[in-house]
Amino acid sequence: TPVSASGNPFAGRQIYANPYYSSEIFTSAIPSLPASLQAKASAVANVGTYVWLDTAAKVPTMDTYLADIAAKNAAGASPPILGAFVVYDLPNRDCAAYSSNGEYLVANGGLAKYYAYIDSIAAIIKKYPSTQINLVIEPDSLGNLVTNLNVAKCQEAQPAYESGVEYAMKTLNFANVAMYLDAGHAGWLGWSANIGPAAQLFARLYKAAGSPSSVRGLATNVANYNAFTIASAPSYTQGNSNYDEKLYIDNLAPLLVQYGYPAHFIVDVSRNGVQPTKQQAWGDWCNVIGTGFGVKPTTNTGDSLVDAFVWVKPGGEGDGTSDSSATRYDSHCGLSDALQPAPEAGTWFQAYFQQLLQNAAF
Ligand SMILES: O=[N+]([O-])c1ccc(O[C@@H]2O[C@H](CO)[C@@H](O[C@@H]3O[C@H](CO)[C@@H](O[C@@H]4O[C@H](CO)[C@@H](O)[C@H](O)[C@H]4O)[C@H](O)[C@H]3O)[C@H](O)[C@H]2O)cc1
Ligand SMILES: [Mg+2]
Repeated sequence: TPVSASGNPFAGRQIYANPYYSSEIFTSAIPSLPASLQAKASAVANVGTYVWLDTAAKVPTMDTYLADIAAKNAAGASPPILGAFVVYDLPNRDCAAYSSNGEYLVANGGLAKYYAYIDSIAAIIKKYPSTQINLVIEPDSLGNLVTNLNVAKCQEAQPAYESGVEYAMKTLNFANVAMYLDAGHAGWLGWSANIGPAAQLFARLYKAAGSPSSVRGLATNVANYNAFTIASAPSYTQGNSNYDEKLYIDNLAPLLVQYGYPAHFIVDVSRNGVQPTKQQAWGDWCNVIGTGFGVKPTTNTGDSLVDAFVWVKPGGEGDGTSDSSATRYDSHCGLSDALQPAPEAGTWFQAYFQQLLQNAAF
């Protein structure tokens, strides 16, 4: 699986449009959409999005999808198809919030279970040596270690997040894999107080893992809404000179070079089609109102540091429940800039999908 001369693992390939997302659209969405949006919805079903492996029980689907990709490629798919997955099951997951708390807890043997989860992913990857597999590693995890060690669940999670991410980098290090660690977004790690410590953390863990060759870089804006470029700083970015993802990336890259981490990026543009957003505060992350699908995935990013614009968060899957009596209720999902009522994180949110369609950038 020759990776292009530039080393960009997206170049000369297309991202797998996984059947799970398209079935959500065809079974849940299209029947209850106005006719005027149905064609656009079926077009979205053909867009390659990341498959979130958010429970150990979902890992076998990776085998199913990779088998389908390998068959399509053997049948002459052009350009060849790559698989895109999110590794997302650390113990004390989403430690500073509630919406996406996962199945494993540090206090309940979670790190050992996480190692087994990573091993199960590696066993599947080994079956498909000629398929390109691009991974986003653990959204929000390292970001929380930079800014939220004051939160008890994050404090408790710190050694497990570090060991878990290190183990993932070492164990998923195959020639046909490209890993991008999650690096939050401009409004999180882009603040001057955070950007240096973030770069140092990425580099420290990368080196501790033995500088694995399949670690390609960082993913930014996962499940967030920032512009890649915007002409003038939106009001909610006040105080942060890195007011869009390009500024964040262009200012983070030299720090990564300084500390010794590969300075290549992908940016999640799945929900950044409307700028500026209607966020009341930049830290509002849950089901933000007024958003739209961003540009469709492409390697035509205009920035040599950025391998691709991608759709990591599948638009239409919620960020968190607005039911204040739910175990995983997070108050961010009850804010005035959060679309309500909203279902549990990761489940189909029809009204949100319709919002994204109506405001799409295409
Ligand atoms: O001007 N100043 O002087 C000054 C000083 C200090 C400042 O502090 C900064 O303020 C920022 C907010 O502006 C904070 O950023 C927010 O941090 C949250 C986590 O705590 C993130 O939430 C996650 O979002 C994920 C999806 O992205 C969800 O999947 C996940 O569940 C969810 O937990 C928000 O995105 C992110 O925007 C920074 O930490 C904080 O350091 C700021 C200014
Ligand atoms: Mg989230």
